[in-house]
Amino acid sequence: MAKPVLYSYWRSSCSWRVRIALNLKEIPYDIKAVSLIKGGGEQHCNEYREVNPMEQVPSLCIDGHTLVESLNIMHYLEETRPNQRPLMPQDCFKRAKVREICEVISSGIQPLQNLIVLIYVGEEKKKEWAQHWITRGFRAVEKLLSACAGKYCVGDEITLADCCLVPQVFNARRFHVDLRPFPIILRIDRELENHPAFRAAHPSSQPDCPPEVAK
Ligand SMILES: O=C(O)/C=C\C(=O)CC(=O)CC(=O)O
Repeated sequence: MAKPVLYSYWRSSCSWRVRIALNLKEIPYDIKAVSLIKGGGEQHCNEYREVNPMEQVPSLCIDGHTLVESLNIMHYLEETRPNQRPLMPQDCFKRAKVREICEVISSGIQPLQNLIVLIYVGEEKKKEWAQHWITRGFRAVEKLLSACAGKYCVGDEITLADCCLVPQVFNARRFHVDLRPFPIILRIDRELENHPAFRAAHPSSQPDCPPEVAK
């Protein structure tokens, strides 16, 4: 079977979620970089629209299939490779808590910082806009975590919720959100920042990261 190919953009938090999951599960993959900014965005070209009709990253070619939408991709990886470092708990209630945090971030927070949304909001208002929605969403995430977090988002094992949280914290910092009201979020982010799977997935470690940004 061909090596999986991830269509990814270095700074896209949704691509980053999938990179973390692939790394944690130790699934080797190649990256095809899709620049969201070059020439108005390579995600809008005809060739890529065939891969992903939403004209977004990520997309993953794996097991002879092409899949889109980051959470869907992560659940596919989990269902097809349940024993390679499980990223969902066994317990049904804990599974629901993982999905809850994933949903709040992936549906309730992140889409509001998508490039198409920020372009629509406009250069002048985009920082305030992003701060507003991330702060509102993080209030909910912090409250949910106060009931289910252990060392990580849900208990003491890394789950898909952590794959969603860390990139969203990066986005929050990018828009200069005041994170002091969110001590649990900050603690979990700190816990994971040096984890090898998270480090390797970081924007600054990506092949398409501009050299002036890469550390
Ligand atoms: O400014 C750019 O370089 C272009 C697009 C992105 O980074 C993507 C996002 O910020 C949305 C996201 O993934 O949360």
